[in-house]
Amino acid sequence: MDSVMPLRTTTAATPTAATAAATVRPRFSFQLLANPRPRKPAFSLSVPTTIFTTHRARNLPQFTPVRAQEDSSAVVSESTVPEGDALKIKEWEVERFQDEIAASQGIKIRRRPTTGPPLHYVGPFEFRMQNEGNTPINILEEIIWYKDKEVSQMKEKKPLLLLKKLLSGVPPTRDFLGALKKSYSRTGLPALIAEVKKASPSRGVLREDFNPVEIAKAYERGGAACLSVLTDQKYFQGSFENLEAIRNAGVECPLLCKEFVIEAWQIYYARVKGADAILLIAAVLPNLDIQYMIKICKLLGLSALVEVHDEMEMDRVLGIDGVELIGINNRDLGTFKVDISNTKKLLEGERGERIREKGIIVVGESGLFTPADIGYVQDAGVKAVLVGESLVKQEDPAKGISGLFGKDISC
Ligand SMILES: O=C(O)c1ccccc1NCC(=O)[C@H](O)[C@H](O)COP(=O)(O)O
Repeated sequence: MDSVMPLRTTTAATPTAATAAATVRPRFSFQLLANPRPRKPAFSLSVPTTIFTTHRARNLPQFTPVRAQEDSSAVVSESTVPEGDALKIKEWEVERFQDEIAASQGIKIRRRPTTGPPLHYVGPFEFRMQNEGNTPINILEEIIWYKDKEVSQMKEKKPLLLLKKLLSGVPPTRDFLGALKKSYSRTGLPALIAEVKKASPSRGVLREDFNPVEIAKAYERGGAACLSVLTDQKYFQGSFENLEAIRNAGVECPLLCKEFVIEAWQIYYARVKGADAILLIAAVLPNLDIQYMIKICKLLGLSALVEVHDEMEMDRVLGIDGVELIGINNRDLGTFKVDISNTKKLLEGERGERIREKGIIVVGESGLFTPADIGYVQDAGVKAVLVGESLVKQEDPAKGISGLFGKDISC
């Protein structure tokens, strides 16, 4: 079958996330490759130019004519696209713009699978997308695609307007960042964010007899400064009910809602469910989204833990206003590889200097099991650590904390 490729493009400047929906639409002309000599322009479609550049390189779908009639040289326009399809095509264009912005910042994770615009007619041709891009590239992308659907459903049940009304009834937040600083000055050791984590994609079920409230209380007894509560159900067997239950059980440690945030709505939801802080993952969120979400966090009295895994993400995040807390994840969320020297690598040289100048608190995350591990990341420059597996697996997680730090850090 013939394939098509762009002959000529006129491009508008790449839009920002905030303006993507309202941006001018570049136009294309296509020609059937079966015809070796350029003929009259065949037809035009309203599609972002960039799709045919980096997205093609990223294995995203390309246009393919599925039924050609005799007169392939006829000039037609998008006005022949039925109205219902036109809206869906526009939505598809905006999504592609968003992916494009993310890709330009080195973000490989796409927000949702590429489905392509709906089947539609363009003059004598009927077009559809080949769904080549609808297999997730790794577990993180799979999680994000599932989250996208989940959040859409949750939003229908609890729209933002309702959440905003509920906000007036929730107790004030506790100072997450303040608790970390206080603990660090008290113990001289990295402040502990102890994670309430039943299972994970990399390790499976970590603890069968999982009682989130009991575990949270044990962590507090053992000297944790703050707690991290996984709320993702499908991949971590967590829940917002766990977060709420811990909050309502009288645990005083500030709580981090460990979620895969892709929309501001989730931040409001977390606040209503008792969170004091929220995780923002740089591998998933473009810079403007992070900046915007940090503002929402401030508005709601929440701290934002912005998580990075490599130098590029760290550099991006250091350029964003308002970042006060950065987590360096030693786990590659795509491959599950854990290497605690990642923390050291990202804090070396000028980067470390910049972080200190900005007064940013750094949290070393994942793969910490021994006092030597804690000492190693402390020497690298962290003032806090986030630990799940090595504590949650202990029969008594409070004693597990003493084991991890090599001493009793409870007051
Ligand atoms: O833990 C995973 O398998 C995982 C997979 C995909 C995305 C995120 C994942 N974990 C989140 C975390 O980074 C950890 O829960 C956290 O840093 C604690 O790590 P650990 O002490 O190694 O349990």
